[in-house]
Amino acid sequence: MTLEVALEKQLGAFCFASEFSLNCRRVGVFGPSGSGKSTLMHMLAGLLRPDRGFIRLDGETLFDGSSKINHCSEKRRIGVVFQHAHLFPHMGVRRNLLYGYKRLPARQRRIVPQSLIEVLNLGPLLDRGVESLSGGERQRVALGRTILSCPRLILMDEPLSGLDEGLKYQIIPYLKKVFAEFGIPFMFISHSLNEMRLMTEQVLELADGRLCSRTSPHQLALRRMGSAPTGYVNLLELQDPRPHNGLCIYRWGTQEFVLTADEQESSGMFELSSREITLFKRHPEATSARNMLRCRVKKIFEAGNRVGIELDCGDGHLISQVVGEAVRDLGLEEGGEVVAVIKASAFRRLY
Ligand SMILES: Nc1ncnc2c1ncn2[C@@H]1O[C@H](COP(=O)(O)OP(=O)(O)OP(=O)(O)O)[C@@H](O)[C@H]1O
Repeated sequence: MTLEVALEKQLGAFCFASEFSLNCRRVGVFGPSGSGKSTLMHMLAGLLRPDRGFIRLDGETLFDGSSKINHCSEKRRIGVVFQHAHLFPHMGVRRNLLYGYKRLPARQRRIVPQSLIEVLNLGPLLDRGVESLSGGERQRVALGRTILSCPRLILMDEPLSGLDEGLKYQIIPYLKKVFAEFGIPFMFISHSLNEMRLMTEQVLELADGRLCSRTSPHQLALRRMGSAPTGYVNLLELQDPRPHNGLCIYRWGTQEFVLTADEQESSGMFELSSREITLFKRHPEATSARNMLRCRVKKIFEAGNRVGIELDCGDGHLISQVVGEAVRDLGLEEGGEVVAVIKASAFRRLY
């Protein structure tokens, strides 16, 4: 997807004025409340008319203030998924799902409904009324309905923020699978750094209606590490669990981690805070922590009033944080060896 945007819009005292061009499929829009994220989405979708500027999607002009082009939202073929699924209450799940699809000209029907139903696991819900669905199920139906209308771009305005923590992370694998399978580009608004990192490859950061940075989600997380109470969150895909003395061993590349057993005991995505990784100069003789990894210090960097340490663990990288005094006491230097010690209880399953 190529998206070229230069837009201005005055809303009361708030002024949106940003321009950017993108050439990637998974874009995040990040910024504090009131920074203009929804305003941008509404202008892209054709729900709010900009005062000036242009929007070009894959070379086609959707809006141009100077030449008075302003395609209506249907003609733009941009799908929108909102925070709360707006399903038609008088229709069942099946009719909701196929609503946009049935109205498409045959040549635009690129997605086979049955394959989408399988990816989103909607089969068991098809004959249900929408009132009986949980928040997560409603969001899956709303997403499915939008995807079946075969848009050129999908805008998601905080699609997970109406869901509780557990449910939110259950939806992410569906989202990832569906976008990988059907290859539709998307823009994803969220306040959550974890969501940005799990979903997107590039992030536009807004502040006060201006684009203040354009970065990778990993760099954004590193930059905010010093001010975040959780430090940096390492996201680890752990696989092939096997029980071990009341604990559970997971594979991380060629390394292994011992975790406290959880109900699920299946491969999945886990978070590990940079604060939970203790560094030792040499292998400790005895410790209650179950994980000791020999690593190389790749990078030492400032992170607020702490120091961030990027560790090269062979197959993957971890970020740890220490205080400045520890860097001196341990004699930490880039290229040097350290042992990272992590408790079995420090890992938290996301999904
Ligand atoms: N119709 C309007 N009239 C006046 N001000 C408006 C109008 N619509 C939005 N605003 C203001 O524009 C600013 C940007 O709003 P917007 O909804 O785009 O922010 P946001 O970044 O999406 O915030 P949030 O994360 O809270 O959803 C806010 O200060 C909002 O109050």
